[in-house]
Amino acid sequence: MNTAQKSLRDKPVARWSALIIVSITMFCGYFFTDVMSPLKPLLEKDLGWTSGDYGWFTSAYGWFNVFFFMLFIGGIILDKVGARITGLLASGIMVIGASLKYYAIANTFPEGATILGHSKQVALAALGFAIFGTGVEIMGITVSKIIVRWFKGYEMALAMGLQVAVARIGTLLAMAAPLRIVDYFHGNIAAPLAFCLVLLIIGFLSYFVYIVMDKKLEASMEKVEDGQESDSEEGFSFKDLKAVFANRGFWYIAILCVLFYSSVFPFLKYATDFFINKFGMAPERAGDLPGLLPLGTLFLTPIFGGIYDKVGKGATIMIIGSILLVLIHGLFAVEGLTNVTLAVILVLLLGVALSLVPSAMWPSVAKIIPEKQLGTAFSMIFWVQNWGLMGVPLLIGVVLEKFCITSAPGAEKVTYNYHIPMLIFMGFGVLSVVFAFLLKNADKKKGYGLELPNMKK
Ligand SMILES: C[C@H](N)C(=O)N[C@@H](CCCCN)C(=O)O
Repeated sequence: MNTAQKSLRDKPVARWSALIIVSITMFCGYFFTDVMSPLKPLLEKDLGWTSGDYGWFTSAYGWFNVFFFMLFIGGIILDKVGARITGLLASGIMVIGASLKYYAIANTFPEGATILGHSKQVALAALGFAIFGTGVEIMGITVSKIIVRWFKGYEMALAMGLQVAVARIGTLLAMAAPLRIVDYFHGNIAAPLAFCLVLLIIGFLSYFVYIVMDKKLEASMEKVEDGQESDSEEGFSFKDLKAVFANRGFWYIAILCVLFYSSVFPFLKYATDFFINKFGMAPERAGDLPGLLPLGTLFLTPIFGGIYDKVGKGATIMIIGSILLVLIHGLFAVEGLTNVTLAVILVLLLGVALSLVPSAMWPSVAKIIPEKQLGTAFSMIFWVQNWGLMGVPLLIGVVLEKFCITSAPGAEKVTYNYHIPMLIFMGFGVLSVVFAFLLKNADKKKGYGLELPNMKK
């Protein structure tokens, strides 16, 4: 290709700059997603929440996505009007939801005021989280499509891996920072939310820079491709939706996605509490341990993404990651294994699993589904995944409250035995292995190319 034929995406500086900008927005979103996780014991002690309240509130992340089909609607909007408007809308929704959640936690409400059987505070925080969850998930599919747009035929898996790695820094901060921020602000439990809200506003503003770049990309593509790229910009149609649904590979990857993430992200919501209860860690330090999980993924996700780009073996990578998950949760479930060093090793290994599967899973979607249906496909996969992100934290909260309390009734501090929740997480791991094998088998039959490299020679 000569210089005159180059579009903006062919310039490495341009495509990596675009990646940096959208990664910042997602980083802020991931920080806010998990910022309450290390605060679970404090919510119970200071604000009188129960594990059931916490599970219900945490599950709110997926409410609108699942029941109001917001991801589906977001995917249609994305394919119809493009990433510029969709991304702006999504990051705006994130800010609105986060503000409501902050308001709920920062204020006290009259005792006895309830909504849907939960205290007004829990209900408002949940509503805010539900709105935020819609924004951050639509942003997620938007960013996925943006990466494909800029990186297809280039370092696509590496770029997706790096974006996820930057997002994981947000998760890492969400694990390690909140209790320290609360301490710094003399026990103010809403302070970490305020800090995060400011970051979200920065993320929202940075998206405007991306909009400018995207406009330039479009102009350069129009000049170069003379209509060729229009295939990717045809927009949503019900024919596309039917085609996505009829694709067996799509279903395997969507089911693997919900199973795999159901045993990782909901685990993170309870991890601090788990390490306090099972490994006897001091509450102020217990958030550091789950913080190790995203730390490992920072480096490994792009490395595994790079391997997939150059060597291939995407389906095999997903099988290995799923098997790891079973071993880790299986060991966490064993009663009596309370050695902190072992916990550190298992968390690091969970980080390896959380690097292996996503680094291969997301770029594989682009191999199974044509580019013009990608917005729809990503949104449907996220929709299936959100059932798990919504249902599993709720399930764990209810199981903890009903079957796992080990302290005497009325005790000042409630303690839990996490054996059953860990077995539940392990069960999801086992099913992930089954679906990873089914995907590999389908790849052999249908020739998606999941075991082949992503990069053009
Ligand atoms: C939670 C969100 N729906 C999700 O699945 N995030 C993935 C990354 C998705 C990237 C798609 N290009 C994650 O592993 O955090």
